[in-house]
Amino acid sequence: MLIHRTRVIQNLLITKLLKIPHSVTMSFNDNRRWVNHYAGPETPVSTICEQFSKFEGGKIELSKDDESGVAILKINHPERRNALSGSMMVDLWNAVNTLEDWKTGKGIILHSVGETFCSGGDLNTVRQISNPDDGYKMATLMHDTLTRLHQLPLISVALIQGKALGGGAELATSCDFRLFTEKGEMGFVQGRMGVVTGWGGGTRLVQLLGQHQALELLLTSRQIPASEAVTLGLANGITKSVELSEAVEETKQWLQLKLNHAPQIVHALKQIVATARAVPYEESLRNERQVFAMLWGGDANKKALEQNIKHK
Ligand SMILES: CCCC(=O)SCCNC(=O)CCNC(=O)[C@H](O)C(C)(C)COP(=O)(O)OP(=O)(O)OC[C@H]1O[C@@H](n2cnc3c(N)ncnc32)[C@H](O)[C@@H]1OP(=O)(O)O
Repeated sequence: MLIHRTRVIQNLLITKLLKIPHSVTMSFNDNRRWVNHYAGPETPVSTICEQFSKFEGGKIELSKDDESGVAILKINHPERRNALSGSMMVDLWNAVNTLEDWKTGKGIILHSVGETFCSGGDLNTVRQISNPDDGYKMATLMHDTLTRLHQLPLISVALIQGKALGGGAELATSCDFRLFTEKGEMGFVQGRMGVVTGWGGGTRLVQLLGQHQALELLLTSRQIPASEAVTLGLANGITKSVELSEAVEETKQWLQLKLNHAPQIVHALKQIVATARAVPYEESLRNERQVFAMLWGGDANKKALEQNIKHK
């Protein structure tokens, strides 16, 4: 009790002495290390959207093709090298809301225009929200959006046709797959900018590559070319085409090969994988048997049994 009280007083004094804003707490944690952590208010995402839609510039455009079941999410802000402004973060949040309701869809291609995939947060927006409270709001909005994009029952692929830097690299990790053109590069440059990953990319990078590779890429901020991205498992392939419209077509064909099953099977398989990467083992198994039971003996299953299919 006495130790706890001493620690609270110690923490208060340190916070005051170092003139740290009230929403940032410095404390001595149980591993006996000083840690800085945010302890400010939680803001509803809809309120953050209202605030962030005022930081204008560029667009994120969504188009859904019901015939193929593939939607295109296009990052369109070439004059700022496809950096995400506040209003584009809100566009993306709205696009994910729409995709969550797309029952007949199967896939998504995320790509951008011009020669850069995405140069991260729009520095014009960033300069206007450069304090812990607004930083926490941006991270809250982007965590909500990119987690839901990652967990959609649709199969997503990002086409990296140029540099994906900082938040741009984080955005790319929220897709199930990444295809690079020969000019594609990915760099977690946040450390060089005096920050860390703010859009959930640190967590997803550990899931994708394991802690050692993730730590190495985050610590060095080095830019990974296409060939190395494949070796590391960050990219799932390199397109033959470098030209953007041809690379988008190639990505569509690459994705279509994975979307031959009926939408409910694609959705169910994605749900199993998305759940497995997000929850503990036993919980994931429970989800898997629940998803399985819904399809077992269903119309598609009965039809397949009647056809006496041989998998030769
Ligand atoms: C949690 C998220 C945290 C983050 O995202 S941290 C990472 C922030 N991103 C950056 O620091 C990227 C900085 N930019 C660059 O390194 C280079 O501009 C980049 C992307 C390699 C492109 O190089 P180049 O093709 O040679 O083009 P350039 O440098 O002449 O830029 C053309 C115009 O675009 C602008 N621009 C580039 N990246 C931007 C950004 N992130 N936000 C706002 N504006 C950006 C750049 O200022 C320039 O504008 P202007 O034509 O001089 O008015």
